[in-house]
Amino acid sequence: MNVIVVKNYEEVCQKGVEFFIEQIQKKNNINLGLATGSTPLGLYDKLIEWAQEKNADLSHVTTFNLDEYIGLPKDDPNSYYYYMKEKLFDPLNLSPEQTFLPDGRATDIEKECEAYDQIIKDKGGIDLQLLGVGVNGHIAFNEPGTSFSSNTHEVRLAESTREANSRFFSSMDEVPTHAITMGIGSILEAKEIVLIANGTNKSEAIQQLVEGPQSEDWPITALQSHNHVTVIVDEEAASLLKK
Ligand SMILES: O=P(O)(O)OC[C@H]1O[C@](O)(CO)[C@@H](O)[C@@H]1O
Repeated sequence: MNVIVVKNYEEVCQKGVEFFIEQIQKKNNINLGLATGSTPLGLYDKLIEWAQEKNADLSHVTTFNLDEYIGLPKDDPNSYYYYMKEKLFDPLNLSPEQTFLPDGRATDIEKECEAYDQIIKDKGGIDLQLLGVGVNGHIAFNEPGTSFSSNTHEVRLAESTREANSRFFSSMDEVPTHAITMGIGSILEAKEIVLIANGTNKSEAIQQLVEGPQSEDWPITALQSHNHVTVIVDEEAASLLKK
């Protein structure tokens, strides 16, 4: 595992975006795995800045998101579809044919999960996966206790995750209780993974990832089994690491 410690959030995003730009430029076809939450926003802004400045052709890029709330319509400002469209897909002019998210309004959720894994496989798998991490070590919506071999599946969100994400909703009652998430097994199939984190509230998760034992109590530690992971953190998120 390659651990890069930088000064602050700005540098986390700068370092992170360099991985994406390099791969986008290098490959004829590239499948990117994308994340939501607050952490990726700075990286997305830098990617947009680069694409607009260079007038980059992104017709060879396909994206797959990690997760989506169950029950929110696509036009709900809190759906991850809406977030991605507003924050990245529209500014990059990526078409609906290039961008995939699980459908949280599917009538048969189990079938939707299977279909999502299948489409990723059919398109050749994820080349570069972006990850953030929850305070409790969750990756995507894989909460503590999730099997490291899990495929895309429905989850009941931990109350701590609902609370953390309630900042985006007008009340706690509005925060969905369930979501579809790519499983840890599906995430580990990505050829390369870049995880970004900043702030002291992520320091324990980062410590578990870098120095802890592998345990389902900390989903992030599943990444220890992957041989092409880069962790980019600011000084605060790295503050519990041995010097
Ligand atoms: O980047 P944030 O907002 O701290 O979120 C951290 C994690 O929480 C989630 O948004 C899910 O709650 C993940 O997708 C993300 O990696």
